Amino acid sequence: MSFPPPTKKKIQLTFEDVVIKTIPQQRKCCKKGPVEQSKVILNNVSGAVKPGQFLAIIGASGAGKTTLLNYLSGRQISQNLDKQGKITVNGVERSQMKGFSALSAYVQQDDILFQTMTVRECLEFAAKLKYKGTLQQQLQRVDDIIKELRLNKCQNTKIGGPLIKGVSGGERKRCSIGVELITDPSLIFLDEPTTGLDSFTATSVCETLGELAASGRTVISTIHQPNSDIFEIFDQLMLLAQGKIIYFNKASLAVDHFAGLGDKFRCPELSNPADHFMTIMSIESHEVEEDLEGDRGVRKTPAQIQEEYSERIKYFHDSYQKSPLKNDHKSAYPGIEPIADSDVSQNHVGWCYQLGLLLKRNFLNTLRLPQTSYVKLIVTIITAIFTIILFQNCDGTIQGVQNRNGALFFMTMTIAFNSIQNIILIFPDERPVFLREVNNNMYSVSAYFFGKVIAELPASLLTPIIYGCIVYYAIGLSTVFAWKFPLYLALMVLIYSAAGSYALIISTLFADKQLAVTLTPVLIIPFMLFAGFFVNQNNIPIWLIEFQYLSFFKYGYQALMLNEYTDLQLECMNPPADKLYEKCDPLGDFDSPQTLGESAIALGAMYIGCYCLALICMKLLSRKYD
Ligand SMILES: Nc1ncnc2c1ncn2[C@@H]1O[C@H](COP(=O)(O)OP(=O)(O)OP(=O)(O)O)[C@@H](O)[C@H]1O
Repeated sequence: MSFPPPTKKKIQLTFEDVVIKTIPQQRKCCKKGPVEQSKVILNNVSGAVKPGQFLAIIGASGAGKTTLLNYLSGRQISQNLDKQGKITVNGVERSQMKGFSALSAYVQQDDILFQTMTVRECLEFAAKLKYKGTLQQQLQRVDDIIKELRLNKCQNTKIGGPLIKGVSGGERKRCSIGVELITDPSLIFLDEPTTGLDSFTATSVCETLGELAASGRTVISTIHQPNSDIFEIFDQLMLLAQGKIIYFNKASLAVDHFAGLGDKFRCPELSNPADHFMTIMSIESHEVEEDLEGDRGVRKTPAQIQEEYSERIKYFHDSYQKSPLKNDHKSAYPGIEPIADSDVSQNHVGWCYQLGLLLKRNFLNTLRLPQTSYVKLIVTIITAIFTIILFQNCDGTIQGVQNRNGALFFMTMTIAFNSIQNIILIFPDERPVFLREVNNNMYSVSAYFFGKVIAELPASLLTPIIYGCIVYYAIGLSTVFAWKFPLYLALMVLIYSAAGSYALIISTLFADKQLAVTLTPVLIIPFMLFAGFFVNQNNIPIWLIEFQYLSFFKYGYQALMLNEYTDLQLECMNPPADKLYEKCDPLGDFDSPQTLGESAIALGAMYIGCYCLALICMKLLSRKYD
C-alpha cells in the first residue's frame, strides 16, 4: 500500500558549509592553553535534500553520520561541540523558523515504546496528544497509519519486552515509525532504522521508507550495512568519510563515479555496492590492503597508513567537489514555497487531558505487569514476618523496652528501604520514553510527573498499611488508646512517602539505573545514622548536626517512639516490689527535640519539598533539543 501525498507543505532541506568540531578543553586551574587539539567531526558539508527523495547516509563508524543527522534534525548537539553552518527549510533559515518540529519527525535507532501497550494503543496515545482534529479524526488517522504501515495483523498485540512476549522486530520498528508519522510530517529523519533487523525485515522497512519518499515526503536516514536489495531502494546516497562528503547524488550513479576514479575503486561485478563503498571508505580495510602489501615488501607504520588513508579520502573528496555529480544545493525544487506560520501550528491539548491519558497508561501498565506488584507484595509480607519473628511479644521489662525501640527503628528502616527500592527504578526505566515524548511536545513534564506520582499512590498507601497491619499487634505495640494504631499507620505512610521522595530525586538525576541503585545506599545511609538510634543526637559532631534535620529516619523513628510511649505504662516504669527491675523511662532517655506533630509535619514537608526538587530536576534534564 502506498502513502497519500503529505497534507503539509513539501520540504526541501538545504545545508551549507556545516562545520562541527570539538571545543578544546582548557586545562583546569592554570591557563596554559588547550590540552587537546580541536577535532573536526564534520568538515564543510553542504547539500540539499528535496521532496520525494530518500537520502541514505552511509559511512564507516565515526564518520560523522549521527552528528550530521542530529544537526540537520535540530536535535541537541553536545555542549562541547562548536557548530557552524546554515540550514534552510524551503529557503527560510531554520533558526528564524518557529515550530520546525511540527513539520519533521525523528525516528530513533532504538524502538522506544511502552512494552505493555498494544501497537494500536501506542498510535492512539500519540494521535490523541499530537494529531489536530476531533477524536473521530484522530482514530481515523490511526486506522490509516495501521493500513499504510501494514500493521493490521499485529495492531492488538503488545509491543513486548523482557517480561512480555510481543510483536516482531520489524513490526516494532514500523510502530516506532507510525508513532512519528501521526502528525503527517513532510520531513522524516531516521537513525539506523535497520539495525538489529534480519535482512528480509530490514528490506521491508526500507521499502516503506522508499514509499514514504515516493509520496512526496523528504526522507533522510543513516543506514548501517545495507544489503544490495536495500541499496536498490535508495534514491540519493551520501557517503561520509572523516567528516567529509565523498559522494552525494543518485545512488544509481555512485558505482560509475568511483569506477572513474581508478580501477582499484571499481565495484567488482555481482558485489553489493554498499559493501564496496564501505570497504574503500574505511581505514580498517586500508590497513588490510597494506598488510597484504607488507607481506610482499616493506611494512608501513600505523602513522604512514593513517596518512595514506587520509590522502585517499582527500582524493575522493576533491574528485567529488570537481565532479558534475556534486550535489547542487543552490537549486530549488519546483513549486517549493516558504513555510508559513499556519503550516507549523501544533495540536495543544489541555494539561488535565494529558494527565488523564498518562494516568490511564500508567494504571494499564501496572495491571498488565502484575508480576511487579506481586513481588512487591511478597517482599512486604516476608519483611513483616521477619519483623514479627525478631521482635514478637515486646513485654514491659527493660529488655522488652529495648526490643520495642529496636522494633520501631527496624520498621522505620524496613518501610523506608522498601519505598526506596520501589521508587528508585521508576524513572530510569521510563526515561527514554519520557524524553522522546516530552521532546516531541506530546505532554508537559509536570503532567508526566503528576501522572507518575498519582499512579504510585496505591502502592504508597497499601505497602506501609499492609506491613503495619501485620506487625503492630503481633509484636505487642501499645493498645492503650484506640487512636494509636491508626496514627501508627499514618506515620508509616508518611515515612514511606518521605523516603520515596528522596529516592525519586536520585532516580531523576541518574540516567543509568545501575548507577542509581549502586549509589543509593551511600546517599541514604548517612541519614539513617542521624536517626538517634545508633548515635545519641547529642554525640553527633557539631559540623554534621545540621544534616539530622534532613533525615526522614530521624523524624520517622522519633514520631513512632512518641506515639508508642506517650501514656504507655510499662512494668519497668513502676517495678513491682517483689521484682528486681531497674526503673526505666523510655521517653526520658530518648532525645526527641520535636513533638509527634512536628515530626509528622517535617516528614510531610520533606515529601513535598523533595517532590518539588525532583520535578525541577526532571524539567532541567528533559531539554534535549536545541
Ligand atoms: N560530543 C562529542 N565530543 C567529542 N567527540 C565527539 C562528540 N560527538 C561525536 N564525537 C566524535 O565524532 C566522530 C563522529 O561521531 P558520530 O557519532 O557522528 O559517528 P557515526 O558515523 O554516527 O558513527 P557510528 O556509526 O559508530 O554511530 C566520532 O569520532 C566521535 O567520537
